[in-house]
Amino acid sequence: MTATILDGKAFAARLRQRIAGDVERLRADGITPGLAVVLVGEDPASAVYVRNKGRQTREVGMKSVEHRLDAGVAQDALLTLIGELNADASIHGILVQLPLPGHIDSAAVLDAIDPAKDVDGFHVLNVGRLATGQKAMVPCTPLGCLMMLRDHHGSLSGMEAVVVGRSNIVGKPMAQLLLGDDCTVTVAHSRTRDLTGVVRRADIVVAAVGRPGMVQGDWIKPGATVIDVGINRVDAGEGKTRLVGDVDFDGAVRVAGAITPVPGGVGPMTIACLLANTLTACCRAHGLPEPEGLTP
Ligand SMILES: Nc1nc2c(c(=O)[nH]1)N[C@@H](CN(C=O)c1ccc(C(=O)N[C@@H](CCC(=O)O)C(=O)O)cc1)CN2
Repeated sequence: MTATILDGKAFAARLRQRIAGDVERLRADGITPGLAVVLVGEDPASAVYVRNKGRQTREVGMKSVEHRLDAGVAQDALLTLIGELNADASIHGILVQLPLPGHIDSAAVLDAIDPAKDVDGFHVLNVGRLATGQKAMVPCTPLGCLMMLRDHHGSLSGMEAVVVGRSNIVGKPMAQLLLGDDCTVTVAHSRTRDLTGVVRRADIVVAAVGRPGMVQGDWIKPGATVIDVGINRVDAGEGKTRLVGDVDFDGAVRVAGAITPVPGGVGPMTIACLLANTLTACCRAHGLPEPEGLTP
């Protein structure tokens, strides 16, 4: 068996096109959704993500604002900037790129963002709302995974899902979203006993541990759907590097029913869902109907 490849790049392109149509209609009514992205420091990967976020925001017709702060910036200065963005009516979404330098209390910064503008869904109020099944801003990567799973399967009801990884950004919100779609959900992690056996019983495996190739092909139940959230840069020899996921793709593709590649799987959906959340936040701010299909 060779798995169906779930093409996140193409899915994200379609989603951006649809968002661009919605933005065009809003702009005709005098409303331009605005997204502010804050980057602290010079982490090269973060700089690329922020650049791509700005470009894609402009491409769908939204207003894009970027704030680049020195790695040594004082936490108070960052909080002041967030306060200004909270008060700016032309900004509907605020995102602080992670990770932040060690001297900054990330939770304090994320919780300073107006929950209505928290397009990352990391504010504790949005975390609580998602966990209790209320209307929330939902973290972009898990939202993208859910969209791809629903697109492939239709209903996820009754499926056995295993999320490997318990981060606040992916693992925990992913588990909440799958629960919301009536899956039976297990959150596994590096200390899980018999991890192989736990993964083997899953109809849906979401791997988000940040360890290259950790989930082996023979851990996968034949026909299962595998969503690989890992983005690991590894040595490819001759001074080059390449991106690999948390799943051993070559092994898993022979067993799974469907699988996301790395690159070109979940990654592109992260930024597309950021744009989706910004559009949703803008509509909510203006008391307009929610755009369909962009929230769980
Ligand atoms: N505030 C946030 N910080 C971070 C988030 C986040 O959602 N919010 N997620 C990640 C990084 N990230 C977005 O910020 C992100 C990661 C990967 C991709 C992506 O498109 N990946 C491509 C490959 C890109 C490459 O060649 O390097 C792919 O998988 O095909 C987009 C966004 C951590 N920080």
